[in-house]
Amino acid sequence: MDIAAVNLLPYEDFVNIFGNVVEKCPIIPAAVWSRRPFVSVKAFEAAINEFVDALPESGKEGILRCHPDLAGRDLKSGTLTRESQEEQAGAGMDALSSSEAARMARLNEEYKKRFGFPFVICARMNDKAAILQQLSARCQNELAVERARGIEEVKKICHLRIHLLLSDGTFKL
Ligand SMILES: NC(=O)N[C@H]1NC(=O)NC1=O
Repeated sequence: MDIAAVNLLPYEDFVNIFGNVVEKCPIIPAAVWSRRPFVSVKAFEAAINEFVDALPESGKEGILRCHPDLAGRDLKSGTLTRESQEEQAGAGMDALSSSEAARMARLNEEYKKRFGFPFVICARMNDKAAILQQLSARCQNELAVERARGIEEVKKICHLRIHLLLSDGTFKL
């Protein structure tokens, strides 16, 4: 599917297809639908990023709170979204040793207690070692730095999800 086909989608289809490009936040594609026509995929992504950037800090934290923990409860119970399941498995989150799993769980809890939202990182751009290293290092940041950092990661995840949706032929029109 190319951007011309995207621009022709009625909003119901648009939200069905792109509803999870930002994890569990279908309101974002639902809102940017009214910004069509997009001149390019890049412009589509820019519209999403502008919507996110215009949110108050509480809204940005809300987006972060819609993300499941890495190697957390949802992964164990099989209740991750399809996208998140693939991303987490790709980074080896479903195959941690027991000591790695314990470290991840401890650091995730420490992070959430400090900031009030979960640690978010683009799993497709990192491996297990890098994720653990980042989680440990980012626990030391200030709240405002970490909120911005988490949102930058959300944008990377969104970028890859959009490109996957447009390239994998699932939504040929
Ligand atoms: N917490 C967190 O980073 N979650 C995620 N990251 C990612 O790439 N997919 C996710 O579900």
